[in-house]
Amino acid sequence: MASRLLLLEARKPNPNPETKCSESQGKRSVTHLGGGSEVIYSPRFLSSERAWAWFDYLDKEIPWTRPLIHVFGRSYTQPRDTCYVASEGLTDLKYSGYQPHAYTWDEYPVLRDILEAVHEVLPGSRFNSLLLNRYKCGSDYVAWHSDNEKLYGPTPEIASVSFGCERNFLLKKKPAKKEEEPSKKQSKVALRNVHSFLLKHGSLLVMSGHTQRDWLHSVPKHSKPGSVRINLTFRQILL
Ligand SMILES: O=C(O)CCC(=O)C(=O)O
Ligand SMILES: [Fe+2]
Repeated sequence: MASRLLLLEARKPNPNPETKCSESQGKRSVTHLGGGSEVIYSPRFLSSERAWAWFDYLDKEIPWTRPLIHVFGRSYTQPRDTCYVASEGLTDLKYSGYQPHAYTWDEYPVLRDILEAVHEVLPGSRFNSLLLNRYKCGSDYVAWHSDNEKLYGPTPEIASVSFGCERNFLLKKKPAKKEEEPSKKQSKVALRNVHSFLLKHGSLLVMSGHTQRDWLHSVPKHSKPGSVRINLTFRQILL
């Protein structure tokens, strides 16, 4: 799987070859989670400058909403802003009892540029939908979940690009089915099995293989007030 994910930094004409590729020096890490699940993290996918230009566009131009969602029979206001973009003719996305309106790529052409930058570093990928999230401050979050909707198929590749305030992204293994209450020792082991990535401005994180089937991920609340963070997750809806 790793060989398929030929991760390069987003290419941009370099005006000064003497200072060659300072933006491509960020180390890429590949985390094998076991059982055919894998995460690749590239902290400097985009130059800071390019990422701030896109941040400003996204913050101002995207029609952000904070929808009502339904989880375990209760209604909540989603604890972050959201928006959804998809190619035409695809199955509608629905999560937590909420079906977002699908905007088109033509309405927000910059999103196509970002998509192109992602496609460039993930050869063979064909993302056709995008979920956008805006965390206005440290108390905005996304709870533990997996993006295992049927419309993405059994082994979805999800590419996540982050802008603005750095936040922690956590991954933990889903509990085995019919498991009894974990013992204290097991809980300690479970804690050790949480993987944490500090998602930097302009970074790219890719989840692939069985990550959505076997693992949960979250962006927890942060104790400091923090500032705005925008995250884009590109996905492929299978036809
Ligand atoms: O904000 C992030 O880094 C993750 C967002 C996420 O998990 C999602 O949109 O499904
Ligand atoms: Fe997610």
